Amino acid sequence: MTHDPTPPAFVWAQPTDHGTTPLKADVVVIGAGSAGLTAAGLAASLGRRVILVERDRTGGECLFTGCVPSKALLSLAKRVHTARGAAALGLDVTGRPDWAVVRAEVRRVIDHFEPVDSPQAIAARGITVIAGEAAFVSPHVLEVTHAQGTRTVMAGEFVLATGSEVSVPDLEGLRDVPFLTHETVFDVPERPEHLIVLGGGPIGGELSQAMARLGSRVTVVQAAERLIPKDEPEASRALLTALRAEGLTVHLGAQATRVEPTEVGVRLHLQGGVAVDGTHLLVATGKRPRVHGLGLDVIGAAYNDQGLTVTPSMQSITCPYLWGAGDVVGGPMFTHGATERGTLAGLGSVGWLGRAAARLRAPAGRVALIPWVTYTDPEIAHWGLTEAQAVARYGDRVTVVDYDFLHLDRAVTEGESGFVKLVALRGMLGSPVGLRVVGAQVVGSRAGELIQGLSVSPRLGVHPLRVALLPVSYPTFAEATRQTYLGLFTEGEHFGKARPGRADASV
Ligand SMILES: Cc1cc2nc3c(=O)[nH]c(=O)nc-3n(C[C@H](O)[C@H](O)[C@H](O)COP(=O)(O)OP(=O)(O)OC[C@H]3O[C@@H](n4cnc5c(N)ncnc54)[C@H](O)[C@@H]3O)c2cc1C
Ligand SMILES: NC(=O)c1ccc[n+]([C@@H]2O[C@H](COP(=O)([O-])OP(=O)(O)OC[C@H]3O[C@@H](n4cnc5c(N)ncnc54)[C@H](O)[C@@H]3O)[C@@H](O)[C@H]2O)c1
Repeated sequence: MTHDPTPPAFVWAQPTDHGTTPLKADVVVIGAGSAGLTAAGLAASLGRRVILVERDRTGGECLFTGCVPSKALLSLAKRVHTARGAAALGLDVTGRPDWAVVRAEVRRVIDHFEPVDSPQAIAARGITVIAGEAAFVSPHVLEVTHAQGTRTVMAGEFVLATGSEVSVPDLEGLRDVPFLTHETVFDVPERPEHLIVLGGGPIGGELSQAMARLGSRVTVVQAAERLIPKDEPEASRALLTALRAEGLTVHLGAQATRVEPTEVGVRLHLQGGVAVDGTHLLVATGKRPRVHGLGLDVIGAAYNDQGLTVTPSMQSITCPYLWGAGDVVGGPMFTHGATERGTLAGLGSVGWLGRAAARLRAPAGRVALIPWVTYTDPEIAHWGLTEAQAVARYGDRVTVVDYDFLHLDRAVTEGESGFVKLVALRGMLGSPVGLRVVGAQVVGSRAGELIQGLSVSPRLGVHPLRVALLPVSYPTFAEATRQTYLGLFTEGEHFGKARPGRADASV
């Protein structure tokens, strides 16, 4: 999976022209990841002349170093884990998978998608693709720097979709040891014998479990008191239990103080005198928007450590011809959030009608209203407010339904455990009038599929009673949605049980 760092020709799929004439377009998009590709494709399909500038590979993080390789790795890891679990059926599966095969398989999955986002495919959509590093040099003017030269690019509107970069902690000694990030971990030539994972968020959670199942010894060092702390505490506990049961060592509330090289790898010192020796160190301590070195000050575009500052429809609050899309505007960083923001930015960049459409769409598309999924085993999915957040905001109006997969026939037949937690606001005088769902958490098999149905009612403004009364095929996991919603209205053996929201639900 080694990535050839040589960038492709200056202008792809164009008669190569290294002249000095500025290139002109209606819309210039900077960054060809999920957000930039969406914005560029939309603007081009609406008849605009679009230039897309990319300094590395078209396709972005999701394809090469994010969702795609991580989900491929997790899938391979699950296959290995399931095979080992067959001992209970009398089958004897031992050993570690061939690392070269694992890497090749991950590469095969990337290769499957790569042509869709290739420069040739983008050019076929009528977009001019330019290779190089873009930075604003004056209003409406970009300079694109490439090994073959520098080119000026001008346009009426610009979309900034430069993504995010790993937030490397200021840890003594870290710059002096080799360490992995999500940009390099999928390229490791040998299986890490003992991988130390610094950070217990979605990247740390997913990759630590995948690597352990694929034969590495793994130690997770998490600064927060729990794993994946943006999810409900019950979800964090379920993940912790699963990881420890699979033999991973997990340090919670652990402050790394120093790291040093050793003969075989690295030694990570933790506060309290504990030291962890590993062969490899993976830094997964968060990501921050990529806003520096882009000349944003030159064009007066406001930004801070949280990203480019934009309106809900993704227009820069201080530079009217600049639109932001994807991780660079901060907030939750997900591919579906990047494409949603890319849609808004693409619409906004095409003129007043597009701007009006973006404003109309913005509230429904707010990234805060989009569910997220952590693809560990158990799978963990979340939408909206946690119980503690809801109680802090709405007090004793909060009611919570807890539903256990023990009541879900399909889960029982498949030997799967899990649960749903639905956070809602009571209706007036305990009636269904005004009752609404404000959050949901699922842990267990198909959590990522279930969260979609569980969040449809509040996202589309459909009353929860309509979801509760909708017949669902038997026996499916989707029955969990109906049975949890029924718990809001009635008590039954197979329904979720409603209880008042708890202020201390954050622990
Ligand atoms: C390990 C991992 C797993 C993940 N799994 C999931 C998942 O399962 N589901 C999910 O929804 N999200 C997942 N994510 C998050 C997801 O990958 C990102 O939110 C998404 O890819 C962001 O898209 P983007 O277009 O904003 O940025 P990117 O895809 O990073 O695109 C930005 C592009 O801009 C280019 N660029 C930067 N600066 C310049 C410049 N000056 N000039 C020209 N080009 C420039 C970069 O080279 C890059 O190609 C995962 C992330 C990681 C790291
Ligand atoms: N399935 C998915 O959708 C998916 C998967 C992976 C990543 N992502 C996205 O990518 C982004 C980055 O993921 P992430 O997990 O790196 O970020 P994160 O910010 O969600 O988690 C980082 C974790 O590292 C911990 N941490 C921070 N500094 C530390 C230190 N010095 N020592 C030990 N622990 C420390 C924090 O407590 C935090 O829980 C996130 O926005 C995430 O949503 C999404």
